[in-house]
Amino acid sequence: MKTLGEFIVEKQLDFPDASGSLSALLGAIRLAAKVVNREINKAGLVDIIGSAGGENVQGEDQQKLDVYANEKFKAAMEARGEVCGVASEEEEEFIAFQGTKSKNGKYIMLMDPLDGSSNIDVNVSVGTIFSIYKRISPIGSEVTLEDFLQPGYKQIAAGYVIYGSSTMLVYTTGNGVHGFTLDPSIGVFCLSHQDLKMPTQGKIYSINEGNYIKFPLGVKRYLKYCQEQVPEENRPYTSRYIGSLVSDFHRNLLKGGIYMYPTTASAPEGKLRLLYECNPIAFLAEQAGGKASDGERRIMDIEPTELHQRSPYFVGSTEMVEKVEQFLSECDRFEAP
Ligand SMILES: O=P(O)(O)OC[C@H]1O[C@](O)(COP(=O)(O)O)[C@@H](O)[C@@H]1O
Ligand SMILES: [Mg+2]
Ligand SMILES: [Mg+2]
Repeated sequence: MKTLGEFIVEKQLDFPDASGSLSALLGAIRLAAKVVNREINKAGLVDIIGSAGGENVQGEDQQKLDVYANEKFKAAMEARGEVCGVASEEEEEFIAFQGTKSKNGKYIMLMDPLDGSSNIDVNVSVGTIFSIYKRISPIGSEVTLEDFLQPGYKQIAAGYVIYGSSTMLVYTTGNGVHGFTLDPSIGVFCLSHQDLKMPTQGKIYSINEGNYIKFPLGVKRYLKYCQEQVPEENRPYTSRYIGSLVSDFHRNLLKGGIYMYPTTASAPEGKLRLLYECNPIAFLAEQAGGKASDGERRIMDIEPTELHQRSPYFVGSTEMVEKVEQFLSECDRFEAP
């Protein structure tokens, strides 16, 4: 059995001139994940459920666990000193760490500290998503917004923690996707899913069909296609929607499938945030042989302009994402379904 710590060090050897700072950063994420996991596991017994009483920059009601996870991951990053700044779903502006070691940190991190907030109170699996870049600004200088507005293909590392029936940490540094399961009896993440590959075709689709009326025409046609009786093509597909991006993506990564959050009436730009939801999950998807787009463009090629910008999102098995892109490109969104 190999632990995450051992795996990180082993993989560092692949880079002869590595300084060890990325390994240390991943170690800090591992620690914060355990601390947040401990709190989630006893949610309902301690005062960690429900609203924190404030709103985040997205206008969403901040949950106590959103705030708790945000504080724990921020603190772990600042303490380790490899990261010079953090941007988070729960913070309007990016945070530039002021400590001497942090100021000389090579990396920046973007995060969704608690993904699937609507599921916290009902004991359904939630997650944490992280994305790591090399800073653009000179080492030792002030961190800038440009450090955070980098296109997804420049990510150095990305991953998520899923707090579910078991707790897992899944990440990539551009050399495949690897999954580690937390063994609660020893408090250690152990390698359980090495080199994950997403099936190129699956039979699961994940979308909030409650928004159907306002979906783009191409998406409506794709849903019809998914539900048609064509046994020789494994259709109809099965609908599964947990309502936590991390959990829906994780299932589709293992079994094959597609997650979609298109534009809707209440989300004309899409709902998911490009920098700390779409890009990190896209990096994982592509590293596992899958695909991620906004319906037309490769998500990781999009040049970001704002910290909290949103995007329509289609991610999963390559053939399924290409199919919905095809329907979207064929349709004038105002044509009848
Ligand atoms: O309730 P909806 O509109 O279907 O949205 C669910 C989606 O929104 C999210 O909860 C957004 O993430 P946060 O919970 O981090 O804000 C995704 O995890 C999920 O896939
Ligand atoms: Mg989220
Ligand atoms: Mg969140």
